[in-house]
Amino acid sequence: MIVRIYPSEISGTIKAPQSKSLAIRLIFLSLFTRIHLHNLVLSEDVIDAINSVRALGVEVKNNSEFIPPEKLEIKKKFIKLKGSGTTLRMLIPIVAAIGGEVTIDAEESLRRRPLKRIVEALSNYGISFSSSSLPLTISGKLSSYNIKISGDESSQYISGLIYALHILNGGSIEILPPISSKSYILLTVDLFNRFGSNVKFYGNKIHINPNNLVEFQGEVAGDYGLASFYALSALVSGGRTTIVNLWEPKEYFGDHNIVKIFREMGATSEYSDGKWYVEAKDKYSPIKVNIDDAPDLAMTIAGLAAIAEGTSEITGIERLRIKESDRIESIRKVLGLYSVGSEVKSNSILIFGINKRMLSSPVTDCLNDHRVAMMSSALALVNGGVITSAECVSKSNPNYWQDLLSLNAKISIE
Ligand SMILES: O=C(O)C1=C[C@@H](OP(=O)(O)O)[C@@H](O)[C@H](O)C1
Ligand SMILES: C=C(OP(=O)(O)O)C(=O)O
Repeated sequence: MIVRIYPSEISGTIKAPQSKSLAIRLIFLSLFTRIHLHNLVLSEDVIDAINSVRALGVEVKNNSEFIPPEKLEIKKKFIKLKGSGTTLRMLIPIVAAIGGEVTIDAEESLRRRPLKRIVEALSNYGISFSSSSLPLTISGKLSSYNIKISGDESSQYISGLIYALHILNGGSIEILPPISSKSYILLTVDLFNRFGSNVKFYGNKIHINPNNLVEFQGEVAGDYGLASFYALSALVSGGRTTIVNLWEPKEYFGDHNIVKIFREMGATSEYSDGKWYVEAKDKYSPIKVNIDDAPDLAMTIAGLAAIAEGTSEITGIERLRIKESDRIESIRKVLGLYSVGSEVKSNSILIFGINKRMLSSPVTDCLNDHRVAMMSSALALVNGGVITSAECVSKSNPNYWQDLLSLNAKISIE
């Protein structure tokens, strides 16, 4: 798919894209309780999660009702995923807790992503792995309820271990610091507690004392990270938008902090009562921000930094190299295509903002990374641009291009 973008000003109200992080977590909760998701958006990552729970015996009706099995067991010996890191990295400890043998594989971009820390951790507790990246076969059954794991690679393992220890009726996790992407661990802890469990996260320890989980019926809440590209589009294009269906920002640093970050950069950016309102200004200030707790924000922040008056610095970026693409390189590449300079230091990237009139109108390939297409499409609203392989947005938000159209972006889709 090729999307051509013409100079346009974003305006209007839009519903925030459903959070795939929440959707995947809710789908995995159907290992324990009935989950009925209304109007579930079938992004590729969500489909990966659905296929995973099916392989573990969950009954799935109309891709919306998820009914737990009488007894959790591995029903399929081979699980093929597409590209969801969250699904894969949560599935591995879950499979280890159920016990048995399963082979997992996925498409190329997920095959390239590391699994080192979970392989290393679970190998200490009775689990064998045929390899430390996909495709791999896992066999055995988790032999301890107190798990130690390094927190420096991905939080997704720790979210998965919280599920695993619910399967085993309780236990603890010790995270060897640093604790990366902490906001996503908090999301998992919060969700289990809201469903009636008892999960405590103090310092670097998580204690799990499971209770029966309540059932759920409803729609998956909106996602700040995915919504942030609509906000970015409004800010770079001189427009405004209201994004609805978002939850009250939490006190910890997470994707919701983008509301504040855009405000600190000089935009009008306010949250009130489920709605996030942004309005463009003539000038934006550069920012210095550490994104390690919420790494998916890097590309959105880089997008506004591209037209800020001065040099921005995004720190805590090391792990961006192990996302769908090497996102340090991808950010540099997209910025370069629009004639914006950048420099990578050991754990940070400097972005030298330019006057937006000077942005080029390039062709960007999505590099197999949905967020590359989203970042580039926002910048293209200024002087135009083309995105190739534009269907890559379906990993997280298949409605992305239609949503931009409904926000008055002038785009053609071929
Ligand atoms: O748990 C989650 O839903 C996610 C955790 C983060 O990954 P890491 O913990 O690997 O940084 C984030 O980048 C990803 O998009 C979603
Ligand atoms: C990194 C991402 O997702 P995942 O790790 O789940 O593939 C993302 O959506 O940017």
